[in-house]
Amino acid sequence: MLLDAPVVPLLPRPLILPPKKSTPPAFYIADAGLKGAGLFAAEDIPTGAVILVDRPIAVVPSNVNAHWKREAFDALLPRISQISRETLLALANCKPLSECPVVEGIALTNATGIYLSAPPSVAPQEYGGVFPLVCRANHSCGLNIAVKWDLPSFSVSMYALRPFRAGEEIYNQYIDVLAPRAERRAHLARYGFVCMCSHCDLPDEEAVTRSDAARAELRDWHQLHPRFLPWSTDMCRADDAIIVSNLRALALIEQEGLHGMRVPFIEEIALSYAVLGDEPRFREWAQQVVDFCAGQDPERATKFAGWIAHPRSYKQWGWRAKQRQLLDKQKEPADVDISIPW
Ligand SMILES: C[S@@+](CC[C@H](N)C(=O)[O-])C[C@H]1O[C@@H](n2cnc3c(N)ncnc32)[C@H](O)[C@@H]1O
Repeated sequence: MLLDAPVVPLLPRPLILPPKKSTPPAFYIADAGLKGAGLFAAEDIPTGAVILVDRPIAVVPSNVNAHWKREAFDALLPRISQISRETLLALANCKPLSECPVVEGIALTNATGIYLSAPPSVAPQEYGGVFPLVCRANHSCGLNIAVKWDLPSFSVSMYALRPFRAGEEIYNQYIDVLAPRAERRAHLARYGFVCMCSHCDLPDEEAVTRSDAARAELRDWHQLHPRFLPWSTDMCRADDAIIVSNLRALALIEQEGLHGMRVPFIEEIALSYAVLGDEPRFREWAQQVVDFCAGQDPERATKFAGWIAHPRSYKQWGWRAKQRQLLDKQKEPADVDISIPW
């Protein structure tokens, strides 16, 4: 490990716990054409499933000066086992030797952000983990997996954000995928490639403008669209304001392949139906939250599963339906409709 020396004694002990197992292996590594090697689904994988669990071969501190880093990289190879050395050296390197030595190039090509905290006094610090399996996933500007770091087991878990068919390539996300295509491409130049994923390789400028606009709208969503909490107690808003708005978000997410962004929108639709007291639709949408979060966010999945079992235990269950009935009873014939349609 290339851990900064002062941090090591502060790390919690015992640090290394057995990683969680994913059985049977749901992936394989194979040739991905011009992208080099890639990660592929070995079987059909459902949304929310753990695809793999991986431990770093090396951990690279960020924010150290280049001189220190180079010395540390030079010292790494003789200090790791032969199998780790072979695995590390087999990883991709997008940096020419004229720019930096091999191990540093491999770390710069592959390192993924992880957090190490050294209690009691040191706040979590960002490091780069070089992972033998996760690092084989190529980049796509669509989001079809999530990677979650777990410090106690010193491992990352990779989750499916949408169903995979056997043989389909599994992609990671190296950069902010809500940025416009030109910005994303400039960013990815640091990995030495022009992104030709299906979300970048578009037929014409019109398609690029449409995609950029969709991503910009998703990025600024909460400045542009109604929010769930104020809506839930504001009877001047249309009853379906959040549902209509979030269905639009889900359509944009589908269009751009940004599956990882779905949960908060699905969750708000489910809760909107709860506030409206619509039990069948609440169950349908809440079940989607449960399916999506079972692996990567079990707490949220359990909370929604509880509400599916007992919908009325949701504290605002049917609040708007009751208010609407009261308002209807008091309603005088009105000349104008004062509800705001957004
Ligand atoms: C972290 S590695 C990914 C695995 C790598 N393909 C391998 O053979 O081990 C990053 C490198 O993969 C290639 N790569 C990843 N995503 C790509 C994409 N969308 N288009 C082209 N090349 C890509 C680039 O060479 C990049 O520097």
